[in-house]
Amino acid sequence: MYHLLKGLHEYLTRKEEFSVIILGLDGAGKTTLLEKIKTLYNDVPGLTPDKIGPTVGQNMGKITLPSTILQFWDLGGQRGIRNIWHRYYDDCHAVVFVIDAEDRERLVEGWEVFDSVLSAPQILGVPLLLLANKQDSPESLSVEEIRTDYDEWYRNRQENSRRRYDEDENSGDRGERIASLDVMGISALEGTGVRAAVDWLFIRVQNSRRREDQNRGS
Ligand SMILES: Nc1nc2c(ncn2[C@@H]2O[C@H](COP(=O)(O)OP(=O)(O)OP(=O)(O)O)[C@@H](O)[C@H]2O)c(=O)[nH]1
Ligand SMILES: [Mg+2]
Repeated sequence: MYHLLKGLHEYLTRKEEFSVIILGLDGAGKTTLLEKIKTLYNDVPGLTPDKIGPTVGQNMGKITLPSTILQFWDLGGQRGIRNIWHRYYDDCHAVVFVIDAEDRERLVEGWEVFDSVLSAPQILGVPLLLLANKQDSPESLSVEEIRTDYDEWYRNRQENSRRRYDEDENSGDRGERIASLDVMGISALEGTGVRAAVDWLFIRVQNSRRREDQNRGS
């Protein structure tokens, strides 16, 4: 009887675990975001910004939500470290891409890297959220401006590839994904918009195609 009740209790209180990877150029604010998420959701606060240096490798943080655990992997964004990102693609349930909305000079570089993430076949069916960070700064582009800047960059890129008679690789899933891309504004430093982003992830991982695939396989 004890085992039966214990089993029932475990079943009723079990939490499903999902992995979220946080990507973006160096300096975009990924670690600041992870630490702010920890501070907002955990009893033990995350690091304060003055304790955060460039990430060489990865940082991990977990938060507990109703019947769900979100495990965040914050990966280093420096050029030489980006080539490890793909190792996390197969097992993630959502991708967050952080853009520094204040750093106009690196937007194109950001879009190029974003585009390579977007087109990685392992994560085509995985929810992807674009975060325009540093909204606390008056210099920052707004969410609308970031969206427009990306759309313009993307149109130019398509135009150039058509001119070079490249194949149109942007059809199907990828085109759909761009059309339905969600962009949200945050300040990882101040925490503005961070809960809304976590809510988005919480809802989207439940419906993720990868989760359905896993459940079918198990
Ligand atoms: N104004 C402002 N600055 C921010 C914000 N988020 C991060 N920063 C600053 O941006 C700089 C880089 O932040 P990090 O969190 O280390 O950036 P990262 O994306 O983790 O960088 P890598 O680890 O090198 O990939 C730091 O000086 C942060 O304090 C924000 O929301 N607003
Ligand atoms: Mg970092």
